[in-house]
Amino acid sequence: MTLHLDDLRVRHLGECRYDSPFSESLSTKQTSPHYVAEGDRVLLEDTVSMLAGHDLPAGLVPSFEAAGPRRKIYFDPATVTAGVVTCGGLCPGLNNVIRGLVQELSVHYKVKRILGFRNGLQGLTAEHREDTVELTPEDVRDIHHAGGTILGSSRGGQDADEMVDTLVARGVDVMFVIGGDGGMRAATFLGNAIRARGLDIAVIGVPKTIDNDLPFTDQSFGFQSAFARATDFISAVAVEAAASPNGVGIVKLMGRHSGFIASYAALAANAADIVLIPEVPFVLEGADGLLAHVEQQVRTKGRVVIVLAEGAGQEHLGVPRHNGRGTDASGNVKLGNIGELVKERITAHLTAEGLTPTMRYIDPSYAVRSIAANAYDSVYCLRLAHAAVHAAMAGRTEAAVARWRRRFVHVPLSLMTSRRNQVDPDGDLWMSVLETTCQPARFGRAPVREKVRAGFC
Ligand SMILES: Nc1ncnc2c1ncn2[C@@H]1O[C@H](COP(=O)(O)OP(=O)(O)OP(=O)(O)O)[C@@H](O)[C@H]1O
Ligand SMILES: O=P(O)(O)OC[C@H]1O[C@](O)(CO)[C@@H](O)[C@@H]1O
Ligand SMILES: [Mg+2]
Repeated sequence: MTLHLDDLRVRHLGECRYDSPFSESLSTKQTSPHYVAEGDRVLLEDTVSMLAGHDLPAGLVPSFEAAGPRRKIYFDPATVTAGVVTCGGLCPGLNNVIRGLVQELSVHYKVKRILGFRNGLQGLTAEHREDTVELTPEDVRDIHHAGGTILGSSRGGQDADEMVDTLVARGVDVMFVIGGDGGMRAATFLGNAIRARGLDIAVIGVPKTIDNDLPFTDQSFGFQSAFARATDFISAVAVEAAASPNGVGIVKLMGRHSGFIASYAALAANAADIVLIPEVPFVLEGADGLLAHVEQQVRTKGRVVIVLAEGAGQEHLGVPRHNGRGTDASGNVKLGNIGELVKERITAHLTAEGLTPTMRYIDPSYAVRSIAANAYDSVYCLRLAHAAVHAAMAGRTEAAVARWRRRFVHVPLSLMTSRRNQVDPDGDLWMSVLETTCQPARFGRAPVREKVRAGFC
């Protein structure tokens, strides 16, 4: 995919005619290392060679619109009704984003009516559209101390036109969709349906996923909190494995298609001997397979610690072994349980070799994603929420707010779902994992998966 400047332009609902509550404080602001002025743009790429590769004048190289307050805004805040929904799996920081949206809308823009739709996009169906909660700064004052989402969430498909009917029926002018890849896809369809009807409703996405698998965002919110929590479980099995004869510690973490949590948690704990992720296939049997390496670790060190992502090694799971396949209500493929399979195979292998293991297996998946945001994510969520409100009030639509190369930017929704962010087996993150674990670059000659696209062209 080659991206051009026009691919990165965000849709505007129209001319901004109202003074923003921030217009005075913005009048003297200029771009600096710590601020991007409205009208300036943030480069898509950040190396000299990538920029030179375009062979274009600076103003035409691919870049994102900077997020942040504008001096003039599109909507008259006095007449605005805002809507908020959270969808998909839980993620630390959902409540922080809700709180940030409500505070910014109410306190600075003086928006009087903010509706929270309940239980994900289900809340936008005809059946549930009246079941909303009014959100005020007082209601959300303490919600950021808790994990989960006060609005509830769900999976499952909804008709875009029915959701637009709901927005019209409830008088919503600006709609905030907090969701993962599915949520961003749903927001895209919602935006398309709104545009097809010629309605004046802004749709702004706030990308959320503990898997960190969304593109065009440095890291998604909640990811840091999630992998920090996962670290505790790795440390626990490492202690257990070290204290037991032929100790084997296994921690299975979330990560359907992307092994970011497994990789970062393993690096943070610095106690894993092996990390298995979906992006790097592995072979179990043979002299250079996983089982032989596990055996060698147990023989030489007396223990081994393995961190694996749930999506790793799916090629080893036949149907219907370990849960089978099929899809969930949102169409996401249900994964087989690679953790159980690896546990069984290691137990059988070591026992056959006369090294009967002491197995310590933990699957802390929901314990990792249901926690409250840590301090870093709390700041990040708040700033994303502010950016989302500024974008919507300035009439941006069919866009997500994201942090890109440490700057907050507007990303067209269509781009947020155009590709999946994955660990690049040739990139420096995976190199750090290999350096830390000392595991071989590959276990056996597993078929090389389609190369992860690290660039944009
Ligand atoms: N292609 C699509 N078209 C319309 N709606 C979709 C589409 N994909 C997903 N959705 C809807 O978006 C919502 C969220 O999707 P999903 O359950 O996949 O979670 P998500 O937002 O991807 O979050 P995560 O995967 O991080 O938990 C669901 O209600 C789902 O029905
Ligand atoms: O059990 P649930 O709610 O379907 O969620 C599981 C999935 O959600 C995620 O946490 C993404 O939100 C994935 O890592 C995981 O596979
Ligand atoms: Mg998803």
